Formats: sequence, C-alpha cells, structure tokens
Amino acid sequence: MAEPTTYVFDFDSTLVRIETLEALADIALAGAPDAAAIRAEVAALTDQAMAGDLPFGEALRRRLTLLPLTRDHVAELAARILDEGTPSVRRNLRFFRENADRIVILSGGFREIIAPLAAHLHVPPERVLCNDLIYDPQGRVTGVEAANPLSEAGGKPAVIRALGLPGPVVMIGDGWTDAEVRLAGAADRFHAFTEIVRRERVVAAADAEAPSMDEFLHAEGLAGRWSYPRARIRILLLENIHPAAVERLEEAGYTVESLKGALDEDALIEAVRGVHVLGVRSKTQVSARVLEAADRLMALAAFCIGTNQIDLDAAAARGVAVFNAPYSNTRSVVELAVGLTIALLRDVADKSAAMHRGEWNKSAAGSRELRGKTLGIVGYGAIGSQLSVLAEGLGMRVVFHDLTERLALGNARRMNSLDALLAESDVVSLHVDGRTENTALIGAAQLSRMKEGALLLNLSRGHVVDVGALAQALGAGRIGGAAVDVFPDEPATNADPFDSPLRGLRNVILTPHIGGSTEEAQEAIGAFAAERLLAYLNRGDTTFCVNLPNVQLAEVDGAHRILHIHRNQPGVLADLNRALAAAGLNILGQHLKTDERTGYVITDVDRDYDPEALQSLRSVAGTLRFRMLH
Ligand SMILES: NC(=O)C1=CN([C@@H]2O[C@H](COP(=O)(O)OP(=O)(O)OC[C@H]3O[C@@H](n4cnc5c(N)ncnc54)[C@H](O)[C@@H]3O)[C@@H](O)[C@H]2O)C=CC1
Ligand SMILES: O=C(O)CCC(=O)C(=O)O
Repeated sequence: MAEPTTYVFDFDSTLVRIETLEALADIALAGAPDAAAIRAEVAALTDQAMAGDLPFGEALRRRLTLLPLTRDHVAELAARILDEGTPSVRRNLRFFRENADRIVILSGGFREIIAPLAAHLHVPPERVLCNDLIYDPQGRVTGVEAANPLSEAGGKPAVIRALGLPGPVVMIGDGWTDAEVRLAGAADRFHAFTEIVRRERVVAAADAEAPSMDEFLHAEGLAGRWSYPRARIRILLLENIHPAAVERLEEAGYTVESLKGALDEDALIEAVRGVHVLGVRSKTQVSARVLEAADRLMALAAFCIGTNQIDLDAAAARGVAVFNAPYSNTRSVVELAVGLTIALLRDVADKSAAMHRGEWNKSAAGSRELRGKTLGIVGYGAIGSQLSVLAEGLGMRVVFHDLTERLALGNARRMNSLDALLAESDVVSLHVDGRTENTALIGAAQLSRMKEGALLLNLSRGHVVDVGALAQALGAGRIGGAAVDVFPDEPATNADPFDSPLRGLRNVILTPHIGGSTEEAQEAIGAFAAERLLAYLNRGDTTFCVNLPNVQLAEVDGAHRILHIHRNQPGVLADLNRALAAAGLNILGQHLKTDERTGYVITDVDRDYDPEALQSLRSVAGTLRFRMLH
C-alpha cells in the first residue's frame, strides 16, 4: 500500500494572515516615538528574507535585536492568534481536523505563538516544528535556541529530511524558505500560497500557485474531485452595491467584481459570461436574452425589493435561483413618503427655490397641515402598511386599497376599489409592486377621479403612473402637487442625463429613485442579500428565493449534499432515486419541494461513493441544474 502524503504548512502569511515579528513589533513598540521607523525596518527585513534576498537566520536575529520584546508581548499575541487565522484556513477547519495526523507545521516563527493555532487545528505538538524563544530572568527575549536548524538559513529542508517521512511530502507556504524545501529535494511538490502575500520569485519556483486553501485542497484532490474552489466562483455586482456585501462574500472565499453603474442588455450579455452569481439593483434589466448568455449563472440577487427588472420565469426555467431583500429598505421609503407629503402640503420645494433666487414670499396661502387629512395608500404590503402606522401616528386618517386580503392596521379602512380610494383621499401614495399589469395604473381617468387639488406620491415604479397625463393634470391645477421618485426611463448612471414631462412644474418634487437609498438601508440590504446568496451557495438553502421552491436547510455535516433542480413533471424523483441507487449512494436524508413549474430535491448522501457515477443524475429527464456540496 502507498505511504500516505504528508502536508507541510508554513505558518506566517499562510496559516495566519500576519507576519509574527511585525505583529510583535506593533505590540512591543506601542507608543514609542520611533515605532513607525522600527516597524518599517522589521517589515523590510521580513520581506527580504521571504523573497530570498537575505539569509533567514540573519534576518531573524536582526529583527529580534530591533525589538524590546518581552514574555508579556509574546503572550498577548498568542492570546489572539486564533483571530488571525487566514480566511480560507478558517473555512477549511474540517480538512485540518480530519487530516491532522498527515500535517506538519514548519516555521521559523515561535512556539508560543504557533501552539494555540496548532491545537485548534488538532495538529499534535510533536508535528509543530519551529523556533523556541529564549528569555533573560526579567522575561526579555534575548534570541532563539541556536541549536535549532530553523534558526538558520536552509533550516526547513534539513528539518523535513530529518523526519524521514516514508511517503510523498507536499509543502505549502508563501516564502522563499518554503520554496527551498522543494528546491533542496525535501518535498515532492511545492504550492506557493498567495492569499496573503504574493512573491513572484516564490511563485516562479513553485509547482503550483494556491490563491487560497480551497485551491490547494482542490489541486491536491483532498476535497474530492467534485468540489469547486470558492475562489473560482465569480460574483459580479452591478449598481454600486454596498461594501458590506462585497466584504461578506469575499470573506467567504468567493471572487467578487463590483461595478458602479448598471449595464445595458448588450453590455450585460458580454459581462455575464462565466459569471456564477449576479447582483443587481433596480436598473439592470435581466432579460431572457441575458439569462441565455449566462452560461454559468447559478443565482441572482436583487439588492432591493423589486424584482420586476428580472425575468423570473426565464431564470426558473434555467434553474437560476433569484433572491431579493424584501424588508431592508422599507423604513427608508416610508420616512421619505412622510417627509415628501409634508413638503408638498407646505410647498417647501418651490418656496426654497424662490429663496435661492433671492425672493422672500412669507404666506400661508395653500399651506396645510397633515393632521386630519386622508391618506390613500395603494398597495398595502410591507411599505404601504408601515406608512399607514406612521401616518396615523401623525394624525392622518388612512384608507387603503390592495388586490389581496391584507390586515388593516390601527384604524385604517380598506377600500373595495381604487376609484373609491381616489375619491376620498387628500393624498394618494402608491406602493404597489412593479408587475407589468400595473402599467399606467394611474392614468388620465384615475387622475380625474382624485379630489380637486389632491396630492400624488409615487415611490413604487415609474411605469405605474402615466407621467404625460400627470403633467397635464398638474398643469391644469386638477392635482395640487406631486412627489415622484421613480420614472419610466431612469438614467443608468449618475453621469447620464435625466428628462421627464414633469420637469419644471409647480409644486412637483422629483427625486432620483432614492426612496431606499439611505446608508442604513443599503448596508442592511448588502448584508441580507449576501447572507441569502451564501446560504444558497454553501448549503442549498432557498429561503426567500422568489422563483424557486423555498427550502430551509442546515449546514451539511458529515455528508455530501446533492442539489437537483428540475421541471415539475411526473416521475423525476423516482428516476433520480434510481440513478442514486445505481451510483451506489447511501441516502442519509432527502427533501423535495415543488411549485407549479419547478421541483427542488436535496439529498444528503454518505461520503463514500464513486464521483463518476453521479454523472448519470444530470441525464434524469427534466433536470435543470445539478450541484454537489461538501
Ligand atoms: N423608491 C424606492 O427606492 C423603492 C421602491 N420600492 C417599490 O415599492 C414596491 C412595494 O414594496 P413592498 O411594499 O415591499 O412590496 P409588497 O409586495 O410587500 O407590497 C406590494 C403590495 O401591492 C399590492 N398590489 C399590487 N398591485 C396592486 C394593484 N394594482 N392594486 C392594489 N394593490 C396592488 C400587492 O398585493 C401587495 O400587497 C416594490 O415592489 C418596489 O417596486 C421598494 C423599495 C424602494
Ligand atoms: O435603490 C435601489 O436600488 C432600488 C430600490 C427599489 O426600488 C427597490 O428596493 O425595489
């Protein structure tokens, strides 16, 4: 039987994202007047040694001489070393724990710092090969044990050879001293680890480059041949999505590209090829043509509420899961609607513009209080119903109209028809969703049914109002004022021009689709939508998915998970289970959920199977998408 492979891991900038001596310098030099200069000198010496420009032993001694290090400083760094774990190491803890008997940690660093992380990874102390600090009686660091080969140049290959390992040796690290292990013949393969720092000379000397532990495990066949390193999963975010989302997705190991504006259909068709996850806001039209070109797309996120910009049916027909953030910006929209209502009732926008022109016009004519007026809310969903509560709190009477049965909050009254609502309201606020049937929901006929001088707010979608008809009604004085946040044709970026028949009209407040654009809302949306994407990518969870059956799933533990999305047609589950049985899979758990067009089957299986045999699952009739997680 072949002897098992030993995996030898460097520590600094490999298992942890720090360089120990630089982190110790920060602690030991805190508050010292020359701290920055000494810190820079320490970093320069580390770089020279790791790039192979300075012998390791000399660099180590010179750095230790520069620092007033004590036992307390070392203890302080050791206490927080688990927090410094490299991101891709932290998400692959299972690999370390399950293979601890095949792992060696090899480092020119210090035992006190490495030991806590080694214990966390279940690597036994005798497999931690590193330097030992020596202290004087006052606890000051005076150097390292000189007899240890790791304190000198060429130490790493010597130590590995001395182990006399019977099987192949694979080295992974970021520095020249790691490359030397392979160059000296003490390792059979060397992976240059570049997640934290990338050194050309080290990469050039390596058999392979590992931008993350996922890539290393994949290259070594350690995660199973079906696994796909997360860094190879490309996420494209458009329309200036909040950095909270980018950070969260990158931290989880995915490759994220973020663009400021929206893309038109042709540009998006080009951009979406090879992309696994697309994130948009309200302006990017994700049409059937775009989806057809999206050869790798698994998931799509609308970092907003509305999903009318996405062809949900076409996405479902390709097994592409679509998510949104249904609640994160609702409060922001409601607050703006309240503010705009007051501004319209008091003619604030025109009075302010006049003041800017140098005109003083103190008058109560036409200015009215909010209190006692009737607010008509069209669309009593998450936003409409929240507005209802706030408006009542401000003393308004509320009536609402919705197509579906909704619980009336407070004293709000349901109106059986839109016309009845229009006839009774002093202020009409639109909060319907952007379905196509809502095009021109408010046109000339509806405007003519509103009370003389009533106000109209549209913070829903541009096509819901016929803006030509609204401009006419405003010009004729039938409507007393309007606040419009959304438009049938919105510029794709801030650099593009805006035009509308509503421009220049009296008591009309125009805002550039900013109902949900508050810092709070954008951060909350970023975090929420990113979590939904991660739940889907990492465990197949479709909670809050708007176009596939919703299944809430826990993390897969001790099993492999097969995700199978198919057309909802008779016999798929039976065929799938026949194929699973033929592939020799032992099923540990299975969920099936369907809606009228799609079925979603999640099968957790024992890890012991032939991956090739799984290919047959792709040919089960009706299959739209098939994915393996482990
Ligand atoms: N201006 C902005 O920045 C923002 C705009 N929005 C828009 O606001 C819309 C509403 O958001 P939510 O309240 O969260 O959605 P929601 O889905 O919770 O509520 C929409 C309600 O409108 C009702 N509805 C749809 N068509 C109707 C019709 N013709 N007549 C009467 N009721 C109708 C639905 O039954 C539903 O109860 C979103 O779909 C989005 O288009 C959302 C956030 C920010
Ligand atoms: O600000 C955005 O991206 C769009 C907000 C919006 O309209 C929505 O959430 O549906």
